[in-house]
Amino acid sequence: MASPPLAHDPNRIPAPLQRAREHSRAPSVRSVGSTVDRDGRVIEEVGSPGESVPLELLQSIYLSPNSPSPDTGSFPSSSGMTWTGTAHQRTESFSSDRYSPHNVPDWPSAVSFTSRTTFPPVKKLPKAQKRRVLVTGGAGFVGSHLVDRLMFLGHDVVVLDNFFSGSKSTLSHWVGHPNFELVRGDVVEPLLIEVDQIYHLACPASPKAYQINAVKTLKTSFMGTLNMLGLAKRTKARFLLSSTSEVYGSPTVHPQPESYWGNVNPNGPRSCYDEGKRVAEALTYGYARQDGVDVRVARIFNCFGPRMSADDGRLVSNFVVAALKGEPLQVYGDGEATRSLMFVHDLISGLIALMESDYSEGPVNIGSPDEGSVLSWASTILALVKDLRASGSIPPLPAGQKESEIEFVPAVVDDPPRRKPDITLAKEVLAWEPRWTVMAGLEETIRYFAGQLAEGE
Ligand SMILES: O=c1ccn([C@@H]2O[C@H](COP(=O)(O)OP(=O)(O)O[C@H]3OC[C@@H](O)[C@H](O)[C@H]3O)[C@@H](O)[C@H]2O)c(=O)[nH]1
Repeated sequence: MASPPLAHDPNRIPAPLQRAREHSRAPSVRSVGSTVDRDGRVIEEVGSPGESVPLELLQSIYLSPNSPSPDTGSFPSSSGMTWTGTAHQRTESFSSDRYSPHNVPDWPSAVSFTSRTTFPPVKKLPKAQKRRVLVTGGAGFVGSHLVDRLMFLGHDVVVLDNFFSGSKSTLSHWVGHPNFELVRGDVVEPLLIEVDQIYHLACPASPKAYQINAVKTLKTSFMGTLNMLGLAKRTKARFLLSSTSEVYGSPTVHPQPESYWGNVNPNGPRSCYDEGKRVAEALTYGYARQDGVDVRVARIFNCFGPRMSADDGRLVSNFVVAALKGEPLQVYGDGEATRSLMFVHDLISGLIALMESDYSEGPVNIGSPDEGSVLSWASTILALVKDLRASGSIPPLPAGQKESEIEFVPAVVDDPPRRKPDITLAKEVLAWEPRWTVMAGLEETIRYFAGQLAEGE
């Protein structure tokens, strides 16, 4: 009798990888600067027309976070947009050599930081088009990418973050820029500022993080949303809530349209997040109906990309980091649960499109239809990391270290067995759909984490 597999064969090319390879066969997604989209077109810009930003600019920040281009000492500029170039600069008053770790022999693991002397170029907007935008949770994984995009587009951005799951290093490249302000604070306290738009993202999103302090997660979802809606009401700002596919719980309808009311356990370990976001949605539409607040609600499905923290706990970061370190990829349960993975640049384009759209009637799913089992994603990531190593795009495994294997560990409680968004509404009302293949997004993410690990992060 065949026993259940304990380790998955990493040499077998899994179906999603096969499909993605067939899809974007021609130019290799591995050659830097030639990332191709689902239609085989090279991705040079991200975002909708009029709101787009060169990919190279975004990459210059997250793929080499502490320095401008090593060749030129400056940031890439774009031919298609009016950038202020190096208009905003600050200078260093000391040489970083003085602080080189070599000069402190007693501190073998010392690290010296160099602050930027040049800010990334941002678009110059006429005053009438320049918005004052508040991003709560702007130092988090998704928030920081949204801030980058809004900054590049030329807006004034205020970030409110308590750094529970966010990190100052995700935004250090903007600190000191005249269009940017970073406020350490918690959304559970009221904030008195003047703004035109509020992207309300603040809340830990990884199951590992949001379960650490369930009551705090609920408080953040309820009181944080209440406070930010109060701010929107007072300032007449447009308000966007980042909700989640978790409002559908363990869905009995597949794929999930916005009209599905969900199947959530109200008192399980995930309920602090699921019910927190459900009450946040209820509050949002309460303020819209009662007080005329102009609201948008995005239901975000599984998203991944650079700047997830290595210990974030979610599928992609866990599997990528394990594969890079040669450690086992731990699959919870039998690995048959499905998830549909969306790359972060697509999410940001969707959030901005929703904020700018006239559609305020109800929530909009922002997610990718690329559904695969957890086990198949683990195999895909393992195979891709191997491929990238073989091509020299990322460092090889240290000599003598074995490739990772897949390991099955006990299932987690209330893990939704399947998830896939119905994105008909987003296509109709936002003209939005994901552009990135999962493979291209995974490659970008693997390159990011390989860089982080090489820097000892
Ligand atoms: O190391 C891991 C991590 C995750 N998994 C599995 O992979 C699947 C995805 O897990 P994740 O932790 O990435 O995310 P989940 O889908 O459970 O929750 C997510 O849903 C949508 C978003 O709003 C949030 O980002 C998050 O709550 C689950 O079935 C999980 O059990 C593993 O098998 N191993």
